[in-house]
Amino acid sequence: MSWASHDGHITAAITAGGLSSRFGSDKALALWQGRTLLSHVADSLQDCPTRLLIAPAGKYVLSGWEMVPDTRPGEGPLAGLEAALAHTTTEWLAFTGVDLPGLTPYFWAKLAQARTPDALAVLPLDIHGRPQPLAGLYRRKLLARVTDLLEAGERRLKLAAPPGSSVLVGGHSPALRNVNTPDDLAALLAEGLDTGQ
Ligand SMILES: Nc1nc2c(ncn2[C@@H]2O[C@H](COP(=O)(O)OP(=O)(O)OP(=O)(O)O)[C@@H](O)[C@H]2O)c(=O)[nH]1
Ligand SMILES: [Mg+2]
Repeated sequence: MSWASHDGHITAAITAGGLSSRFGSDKALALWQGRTLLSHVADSLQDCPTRLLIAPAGKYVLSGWEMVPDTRPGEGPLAGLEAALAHTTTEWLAFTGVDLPGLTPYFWAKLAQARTPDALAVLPLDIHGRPQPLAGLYRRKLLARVTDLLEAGERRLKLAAPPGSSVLVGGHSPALRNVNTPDDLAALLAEGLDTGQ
């Protein structure tokens, strides 16, 4: 049994409605190891029976992924999370962005294993020991909280997970390499990447 179907299915969502303004061209389609960053991320979540791509209609073609438009276009990844949670029918959502190409099924399995009955979110710790909210598991019942945050004018994704109800998982920072600029990608290409598995 795969990580995504143990203890009830997990729905996958990639939020992909950004403008890549720092990167200068659509970073989802940038190449690393011969494939787009988006396809690396998508492959890490291939075990999830339902897979959602939160992006404007027609922006990407990704086989096996359901296109879900933003409810608040251009309002950032917190709004992407809202759209994803609203389309999720399973208890848990695996949520991420287009620009973390080091993610693997092993990474997601470790987050899934860390869930507790009371947890509302499971987030990995980055290289600085901070929770990375762009590669986490979120419980569906967080939808109301996320909507309240957005309605209050909040746009920070890190506020989606309530600190007291979040499980934090260390040991996976190499999988969290984030590509925001052409220099980030150049560094990745130069270094290679060891994600542990
Ligand atoms: N659905 C959706 N996703 C978004 C939106 N804005 C950003 N994202 C996604 O959120 C993730 C992380 O965002 P950023 O790293 O800031 O990406 P970005 O906004 O495209 O890049 P910058 O313009 O350089 O900030 C990426 O996967 C983006 O595609 C949005 O308005 N809607
Ligand atoms: Mg942005």
